[in-house]
Amino acid sequence: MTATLASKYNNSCNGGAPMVFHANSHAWHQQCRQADSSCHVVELRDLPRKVMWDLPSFVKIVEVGPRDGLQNEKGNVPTSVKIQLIHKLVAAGLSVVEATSFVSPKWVPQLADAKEVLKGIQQMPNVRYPVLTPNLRGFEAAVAAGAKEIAVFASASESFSKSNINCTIEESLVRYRDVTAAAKKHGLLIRGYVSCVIGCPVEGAIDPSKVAYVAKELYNMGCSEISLGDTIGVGTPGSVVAMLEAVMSFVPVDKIAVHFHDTYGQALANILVSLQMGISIVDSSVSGLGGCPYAKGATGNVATEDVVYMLHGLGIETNVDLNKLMEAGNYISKHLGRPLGSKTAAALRKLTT
Ligand SMILES: CC(C)(COP(=O)([O-])OP(=O)([O-])OC[C@H]1O[C@@H](n2cnc3c(N)ncnc32)[C@H](O)[C@@H]1OP(=O)([O-])[O-])[C@@H](O)C(=O)NCCC(=O)NCCSC(=O)C[C@@](C)(O)CC(=O)[O-]
Repeated sequence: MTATLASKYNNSCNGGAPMVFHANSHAWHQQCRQADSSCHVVELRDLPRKVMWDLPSFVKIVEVGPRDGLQNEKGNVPTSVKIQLIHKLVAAGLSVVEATSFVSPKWVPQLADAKEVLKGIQQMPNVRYPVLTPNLRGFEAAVAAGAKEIAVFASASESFSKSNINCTIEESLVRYRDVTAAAKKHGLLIRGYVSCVIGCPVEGAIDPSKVAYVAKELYNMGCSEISLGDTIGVGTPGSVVAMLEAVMSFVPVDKIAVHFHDTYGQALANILVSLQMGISIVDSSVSGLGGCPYAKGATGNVATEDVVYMLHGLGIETNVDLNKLMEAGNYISKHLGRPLGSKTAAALRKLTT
């Protein structure tokens, strides 16, 4: 990406000035540190509180590798491998594992075995296995295969909406009102995604107000969790704070999840700043699998192993066993014939071999 294009995303809304957090007012302000000398005066004894202010004690990880990861694979991944992967992820302690998508096999042939995957997994109590459903047809197929939770996926970018689900944002919202109404009738949980929350491969930077609008619509139609996807991974903590602030005006913070792709190596920093803003649900993908077939340049999601390593380092509980998680990452990486996509897993492997 050229410097010009990079600066298009690294916006920002505040003329490049850093976001400054005022612990006392619990509010985020965009202002220039140079202009406010009080911001320089940070008592050393206050530093831990200021830096780690109000981090959650528990973070729920939503593992999206079997869906977001495997939807992007060129080679065919056998159904049995997908099922084994899901079982291993659950055995590692993950309580939400997105299993597959009931989308058109013409659009995403990698997940054409959605029914077999969902029927093939041994669903454990207290574990959620959401599946993506782009329309009523997908919803009905998902329910018939035993889905108890579905996810609808809209976009904050018109161009991406067109290329990903072949309709405008408004058309998608109309469609999702039908899907969510049907899901509520069946007593299913509903997750709502908003893609391109920071930038779009075609349109460049996306205004936070557009993200907030789509998030609000999905929330109002009954999505119990709104996952905000930085689909092409261009966000930095600066742009993420502005986007979250806009969404938090309409969606309660405990209903918001963050979903970062790590294209620019910013995902962990973006997660940390999200936690500082009160978010406690994080999507990630084992071994950093992922990308979107309809978002040019999008690379993998942030690796679950790296997220868990960071969270445990911060003293935050996840209920995830890092060793077992790395076994799952090793399993799928071996199957795909590629190196481990998690820095944590690669580093720990070096130490033990
Ligand atoms: C939405 C459609 C279906 C519209 O696709 P379309 O071509 O506009 O719809 P259509 O109604 O004309 O259907 C085309 C064909 O697909 C069939 N069809 C139609 N619906 C289904 C269905 N549910 N299941 C199975 N088959 C279906 C339908 O029957 C027909 O078959 P034909 O008559 O030609 O043989 C299509 O665009 C689609 O499936 N898109 C999904 C693309 C996708 O999965 N992208 C990746 C998702 S990742 C993402 O969005 C980002 C996220 C969530 O990860 C977060 C982030 O990182 O930002």
